[in-house]
Amino acid sequence: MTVARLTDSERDALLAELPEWQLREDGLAIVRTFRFADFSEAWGFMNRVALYAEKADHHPEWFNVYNRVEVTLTTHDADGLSARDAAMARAMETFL
Ligand SMILES: C[C@H](O)[C@H](O)[C@H]1CNC2=NC(N)=NC(=O)C2=N1
Repeated sequence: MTVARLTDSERDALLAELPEWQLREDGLAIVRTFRFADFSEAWGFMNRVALYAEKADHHPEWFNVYNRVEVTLTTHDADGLSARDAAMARAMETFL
């Protein structure tokens, strides 16, 4: 399925709205590292995100070590950033 990519101005507005997130060097993804008190807190967050991901049919790329969760959001079906990544990043902020 093809999904529309964000325009440059939509992408810039998203980055302004979400200061904790950074554009990956290739411009095709946004990234953020979350740090929690311990593994249990990190895992709880990942659980909330996982439930959202299944409902939205949109899935994060992530890497977890103990209390750290490194997240990359991109839309494979768009070969870059889409509104789905924006929605997921906003949702993650509410799951903290
Ligand atoms: C078949 C299924 O709907 C697609 O593969 C979905 C699943 N989750 C996805 N997640 C992400 N991040 N990008 C996608 O393009 C994507 N596509």
